[in-house]
Amino acid sequence: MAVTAMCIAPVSSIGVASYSSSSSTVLRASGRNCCFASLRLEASSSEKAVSHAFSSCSLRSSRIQELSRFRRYSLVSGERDQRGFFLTVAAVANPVDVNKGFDEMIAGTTRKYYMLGGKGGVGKTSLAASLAVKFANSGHPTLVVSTDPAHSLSDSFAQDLSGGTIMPVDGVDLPLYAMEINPEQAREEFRTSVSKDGGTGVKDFMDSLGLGGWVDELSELKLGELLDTPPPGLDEAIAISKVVQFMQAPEYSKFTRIIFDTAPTGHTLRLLSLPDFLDASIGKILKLKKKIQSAASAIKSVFGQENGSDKATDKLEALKERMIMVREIFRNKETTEFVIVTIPTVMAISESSRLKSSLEKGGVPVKRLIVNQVLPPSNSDCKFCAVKRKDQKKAMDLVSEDANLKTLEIVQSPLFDLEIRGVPALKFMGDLVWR
Ligand SMILES: Nc1ncnc2c1ncn2[C@@H]1O[C@H](COP(=O)(O)OP(=O)(O)OP(=O)(O)O)[C@@H](O)[C@H]1O
Repeated sequence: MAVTAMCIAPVSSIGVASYSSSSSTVLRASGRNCCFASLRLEASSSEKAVSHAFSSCSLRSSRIQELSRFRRYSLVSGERDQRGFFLTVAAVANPVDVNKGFDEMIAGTTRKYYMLGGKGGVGKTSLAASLAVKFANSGHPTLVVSTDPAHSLSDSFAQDLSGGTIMPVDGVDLPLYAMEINPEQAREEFRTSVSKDGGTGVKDFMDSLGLGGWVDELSELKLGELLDTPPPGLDEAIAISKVVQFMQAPEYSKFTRIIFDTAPTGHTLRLLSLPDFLDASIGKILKLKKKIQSAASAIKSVFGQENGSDKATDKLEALKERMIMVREIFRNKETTEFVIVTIPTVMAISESSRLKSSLEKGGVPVKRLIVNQVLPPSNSDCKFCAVKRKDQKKAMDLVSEDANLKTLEIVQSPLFDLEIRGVPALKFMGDLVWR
């Protein structure tokens, strides 16, 4: 078959990184090679043609040896115009080089939870969205949820997901759903429902019974303060507990993979300590309420008064139970994995080390560290790139020396030359990272 091929410039419209022939590059990800290019084919887009075109266009002769390692080609996108086919192709190394980590992630149909967390701006959302696309492509009905108050899931999927409900991801024939929970709104809903049903009325109720002495004790319980000026992390805890509540409903039983795109590290750490804190606070409230109720029933038996509403207590009890469930989910090694996302800088890696240590103390299972935005190797580094690369290497060395991090599986994700937005780009990223 006569195939003429040439590498052409990046195609921003499809949002996938690509290289022109002069800068064609082999990307190394965690010792595994991969590369990708855009090509124009005059003939068919059969795998053979793509393979031939790819090999003839993208690598210099000194790289021919390496080229033989690129056996698996996948078409990231393709479209036809007057001049033929225009393709973006990804190639990865021999299957022997491929990390088997993802096989373990997709194994089984019992529900699994993945929480992606790390410092602000390191790529948590992009990686969470790409993992969701990858799971869905592997046949898992998948839900990706953002509980970060500063959402970017909508931007990542290039679709409005801000409704606070589960929405199918547009334009893909995949079992893939996404949801952005507005944590502040979730807290407000909870707060309103509790006070409407008599939550703040616990105090009024006591006053009405002439039990003002209890008020001082109540003021130490911190619940009012908790809802008025919530500690950072409470919003997210309520948001996650809301998702857990959803997930118990039969119509959501289909989801076998649920991914949480969480807020930056500080929030996550506080979130982990919240179930214990709330358990203690709510436990105290409930204990006090019981005492009041027994006092109230004594009064009632004398004066025949009606007792106050217990709905607020029930809501608190339900929140407490959900919090305990969230804590159990976080700590369950069989069903949950917290994936730390970082970038190759000393600051980010130091923070990841602290995060790993805190997660470990909290009993949260962690297996993988994704180092995102690693500069791909190049034959012709500019001065800036050479310095940057050296700097990144220093940070990577830190990972292998760090007692908290070196036991983790380290996965590198390359820095792309275009923004990763929309499903085709996320698929491309996911195929490179989650292997
Ligand atoms: N490997 C990458 N190559 C190039 N750009 C990237 C890569 N990973 C992420 N980005 C870009 O970096 C920006 C931040 O990414 P993202 O929103 O995924 O980070 P985040 O950790 O979720 O941020 P936040 O903490 O603000 O929620 C986005 O513009 C995203 O497209």
